[in-house]
Amino acid sequence: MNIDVEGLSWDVPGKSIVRDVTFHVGSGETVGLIGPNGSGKSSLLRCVAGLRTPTSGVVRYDSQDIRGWSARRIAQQAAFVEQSADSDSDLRVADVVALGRTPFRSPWKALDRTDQLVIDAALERLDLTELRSRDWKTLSGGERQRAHIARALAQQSWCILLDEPTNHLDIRHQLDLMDLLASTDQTILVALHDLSLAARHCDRLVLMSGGTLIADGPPDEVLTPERLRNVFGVEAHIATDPLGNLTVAYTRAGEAGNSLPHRA
Ligand SMILES: Nc1ncnc2c1ncn2[C@@H]1O[C@H](COP(=O)(O)OP(=O)(O)OP(=O)(O)O)[C@@H](O)[C@H]1O
Repeated sequence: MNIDVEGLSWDVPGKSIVRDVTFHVGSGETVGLIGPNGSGKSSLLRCVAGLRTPTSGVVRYDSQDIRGWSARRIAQQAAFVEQSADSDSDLRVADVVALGRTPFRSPWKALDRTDQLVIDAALERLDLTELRSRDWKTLSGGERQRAHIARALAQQSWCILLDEPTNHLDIRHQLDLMDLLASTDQTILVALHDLSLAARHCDRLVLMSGGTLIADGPPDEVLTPERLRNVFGVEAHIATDPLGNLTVAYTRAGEAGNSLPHRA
């Protein structure tokens, strides 16, 4: 499924949060949304997920304007993994993942064999099979985050929108998730803070700052020291590691050479 965002703006009273943003996500592409805190990534993702109505501009799924679509119709096309993994419920892990099947079922119908197979596969992909019967309340932050991602996989939508899905994950689960997103033929739009992870696993990056789109292109074109200085206020050291992956290390602007760089 293609996603087109055209001239999208979203305002709250007295403040413009997202301003005139236009970009395209091609079918099967993995596009990373990057930018500083407060640059508008979550707000933009929520508009793309149909959870916010843009003040102006349009979101299209496969050339169709989604304005006015029901939540169910949107959910059949796009799954959304929100930023916070905190939610309280009396459900078990498998029940939470089963919620991903909701857009395809009548509410009164029991899960059928296909639903069960899809749920089992999603649990397996997110390394959660052993936790399937655990009470949701007993899970760690990273386990909850993986369960939310498994729910999105179980939704079997054409597209998955994810808001900082790695923020609670340990480094191996971060790599597993990014490999999964990069390898699926679903269309992926994912907000990330880890620039090396974004560079390594995304086909393209969309860089936001102050609610506007600053750059859109392949990681090695978007991630330039000058842009990262202007947008994040850091001195970036961009290199290729022995495995051929782009890595971004950084120091605060003005400190280059004074201390060891931090890995992004
Ligand atoms: N409903 C709202 N009312 C007022 N301001 C809002 C509202 N929603 C978002 N904002 C503001 O809009 C700006 C962009 O927020 P948003 O959550 O989209 O940023 P972000 O790029 O996702 O940030 P982060 O990296 O911290 O998650 C922030 O300054 C935020 O405080």
